[in-house]
Amino acid sequence: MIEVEHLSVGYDADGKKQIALHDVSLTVPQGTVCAVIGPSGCGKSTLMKVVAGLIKNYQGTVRIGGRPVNPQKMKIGFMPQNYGLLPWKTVGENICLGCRIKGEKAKDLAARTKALCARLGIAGLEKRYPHELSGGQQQRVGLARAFLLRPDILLMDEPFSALDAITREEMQEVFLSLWQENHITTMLVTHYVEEALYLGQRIALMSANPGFVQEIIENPLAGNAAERQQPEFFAMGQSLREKIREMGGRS
Ligand SMILES: Nc1ncnc2c1ncn2[C@@H]1O[C@H](COP(=O)(O)OP(=O)(O)OP(=O)(O)O)[C@@H](O)[C@H]1O
Repeated sequence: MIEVEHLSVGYDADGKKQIALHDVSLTVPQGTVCAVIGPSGCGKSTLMKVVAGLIKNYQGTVRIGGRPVNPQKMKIGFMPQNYGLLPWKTVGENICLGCRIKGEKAKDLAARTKALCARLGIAGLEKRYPHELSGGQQQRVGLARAFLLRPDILLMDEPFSALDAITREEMQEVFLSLWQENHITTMLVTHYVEEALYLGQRIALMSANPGFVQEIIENPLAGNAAERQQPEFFAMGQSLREKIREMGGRS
């Protein structure tokens, strides 16, 4: 479970303090996906970086499984906006990176890596470097790395945003099928309303300037492909879009 209570974060910019998040409270129950959606600049990435333990200077409380965030002791799978692949490491090395940092041996990871690559459609690319892959393939490598780690929590910052609509839907399916095996507690930032509705059992709607959680929406439609074509899904999407527009954002 991820618990964020009264979180405020400011940046020093242009010689003054700029507040990025103000009094944000949000809980992601164990084994669920929470989609975070809101206008550009409302602090979604900042929130992810705090939960990932990358930003330490904040006010409020952030806990993972009831304990303060500690990336050294916890397994935190983080897929940042640019997928976080190291350009000087091969695909295979990138996939194993998180596990290797946690002390797992390369030979113990081989079979699982191979199975994940096959599952994600990137088998045979293990010896290439990230710049030799398409954007979609890089995202698959990022997903493989995140799931190989078997993390305590998974944080994904706009994981499918650079993809065309068809590939994005394919990747959402791949993510869901992997997620359904492990039910990793996941926080997923997106600016696609349909993605939030399809993947998030809970949707946190954020508003900007400074960012705070405007509304938490429980979403019974998540994870069910058949629901995607139902009038209820469209109606909920329409309502979410309306709310985001009212806050001055685009969706
Ligand atoms: N390192 C930084 N220094 C100063 N200000 C920053 C820094 N990082 C982010 N900000 C500011 O904090 C606010 C929140 O940024 P953040 O990237 O968290 O928003 P976001 O919701 O993820 O945006 P987007 O949807 O465009 O990716 C913005 O006003 C941004 O300009």
